[in-house]
Amino acid sequence: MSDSASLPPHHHALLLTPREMALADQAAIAAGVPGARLMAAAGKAVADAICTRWSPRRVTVLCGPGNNGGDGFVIACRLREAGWQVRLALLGDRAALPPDAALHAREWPGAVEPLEPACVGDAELVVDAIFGAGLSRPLDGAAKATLQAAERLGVPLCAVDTPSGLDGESGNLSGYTPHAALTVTFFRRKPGHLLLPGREHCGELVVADIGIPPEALGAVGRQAPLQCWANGPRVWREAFPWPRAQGHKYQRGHVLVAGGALMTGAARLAARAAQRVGAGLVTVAAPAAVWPVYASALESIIVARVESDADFAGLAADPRKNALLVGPGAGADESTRRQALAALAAGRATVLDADALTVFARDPRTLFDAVQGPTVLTPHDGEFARLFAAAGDKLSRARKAARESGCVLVLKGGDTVVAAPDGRALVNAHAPATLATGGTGDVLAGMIAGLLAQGMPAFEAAGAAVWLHGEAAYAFGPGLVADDLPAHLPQALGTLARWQPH
Ligand SMILES: NC(=O)C1=CN([C@@H]2O[C@H](COP(=O)(O)OP(=O)(O)OC[C@H]3O[C@@H](n4cnc5c(N)ncnc54)[C@H](OP(=O)(O)O)[C@@H]3O)[C@@H](O)[C@H]2O)[C@@H](O)CC1
Ligand SMILES: [K+]
Repeated sequence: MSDSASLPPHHHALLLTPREMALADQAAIAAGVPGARLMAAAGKAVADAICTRWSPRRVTVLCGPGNNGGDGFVIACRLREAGWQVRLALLGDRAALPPDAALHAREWPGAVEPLEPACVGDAELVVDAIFGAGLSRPLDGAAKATLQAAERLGVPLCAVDTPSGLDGESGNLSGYTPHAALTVTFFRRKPGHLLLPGREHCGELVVADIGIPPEALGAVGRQAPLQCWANGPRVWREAFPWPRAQGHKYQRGHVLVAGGALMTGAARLAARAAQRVGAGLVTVAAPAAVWPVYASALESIIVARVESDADFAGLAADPRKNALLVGPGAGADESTRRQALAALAAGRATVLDADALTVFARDPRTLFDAVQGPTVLTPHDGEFARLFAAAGDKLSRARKAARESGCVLVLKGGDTVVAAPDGRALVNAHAPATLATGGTGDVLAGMIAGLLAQGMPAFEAAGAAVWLHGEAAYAFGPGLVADDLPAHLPQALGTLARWQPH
C-alpha cells in the first residue's frame, strides 16, 4: 500500500460513509495493521482529547455491544491510568462482544455495570461509546433512557465516532441522539458530521489519526467511488482564477445579469458580488422603466436598457458575455421563463436562481432539456421541491437532482450541498447562521456567475462561491445583512490567498 498515485483526489477532505469507513478499516487490517491496534489507537485518541479539555473528574463511560463499545473500554483504561475516577457500563452481554472489543474489555480492571440510567449517577463527564458506525436502527430502551439521563445531568458528553443515534451517512437522527460537547472521529469525517441536524449534535469535532494508512483509500476507491468532500479550498483552490499579471479585463470574463423590474436590489447585489469575486466586466440588463434605478446605483457596472425579452435574448447571444445569471428579483412570470430559456439557449455558463427555477415548476423537463453549457441551479429546499421529486437525505437528493437535470446543483441551507451530474458532491459547514437573511442568495448566485465568467469549472465555482460567501459572513461578524457580503469579499479573498493546508 505504498502507491500514492492510487490515492483519490483531495483525499484529506474526503467524507466517508460508515460503509466506506468499514472498507478502509478492512483495507488497513489486510495491509497488516491489526484491528485491535486500531481500536487501541482510537480509544487513546479519545482519552487524549478528553484530557486536554477537562481535568480528572468523575466520568462514566457508556459502552455498546460492538466495536464502538470496544473503544469505550480502551478510553476507560486510559482515563483510569491518568487518575480519573471511572465507572463503566455495558449494554448487553460481555461474552457477546466482537473479538477486538472483547480483547480490550479483558484489560479493564474495574467493575462492569449494566447500562441503565442509574449508572450515570453523579458523573461530571459522560463518554458515549454506545453506537457509532454500526447503528442499524433507531435508539430505544436502555440506551435511549441512559443517554437521556446523561443529558438531564447537564454535564459535558464526549461522543466516540458519532453521538449515538446519528446516522453518519445522512446526518439524520434516529430515535434519540444526545448533544455532545466533543466528538472524536477517526481517519476521516463522515457526511453526517457536517450535514444538519447531525452537525449540531457533534459539538467540537476532532479527527484523530489512528494509524490507517491513507493508501487504504485507494483500496476503498476500487470498491466505491469516493467523491464526497467537505467543502473548502483543498478541493478547488487549484482551479481558482486568481488575476494574472498580464491579464486584462476582457480575459476576466463578462457576466450578464438579468435585472428585475420590481425587486431591483436583488440583481444589484448579484452584480456587485460578481464584480467583487473578480469578473472583469458585469452588465445588468435593466428593464427600461427602472433603468435609472440601476444606472444611478451601479457606477462601475454596465447598465444596459432592455425594452423586451427579445432585447435580453440579444444581449445573451453576444458571445463576449460568457456567464449569464437569471433569477434574482426576477418575478415568477412568463418573462423570467423566456429570459432563462434565452440564457440556456446561448449555450454558455449559466446560473439560474430563485424565480428562474420556480417558473419551471410545472414542467421541469423543459428546463433540463434546454441545458447546453455548464449550468448551475441554486435552489433552497422549497424551490428544489418544486422541480425535483428526488426523496431521501439532502446529499442523495442533491446528487439525484444533479444527475437528472445535467446541472450542478447548489442545494442551499445551513449545510449547503453542491452536487455535480457525475456524482461528485461537497458538503459545506463553513457558513455562519447570520447568512439566513434576505438577499444572501442573490449574492451567492452573483459570485458563482463571477467565477464561471473567469473560466472556473461549474462544480468548483459553486464550491468556491459557497465557501467565500461563508468566509465573508464570518469576516463581517454579527449584524450581517446581504449588502455587507460583497464589501467583505476582499477580506475573504485575502484569507483564501493566504490559506494553507494543515
Ligand atoms: N473496525 C475497526 O477496526 C475499528 C472500529 N472502530 C470503532 O468501531 C465502531 C464501529 O463498530 P461496529 O461496526 O461494531 O458498530 P457499533 O457502532 O459498535 O454498533 C454495532 C452494534 O450495535 C448494535 N446496534 C446497532 N444499532 C442498534 C440500536 N439502535 N439498538 C441496539 N443495538 C444496536 C448492533 O447490533 P446488530 O445491528 O448487529 O443487531 C451491533 O451489535 C466505529 O464507530 C468505531 O468507534 C475503531 O475502534 C477503529 C477501528
Ligand atoms: K457513540
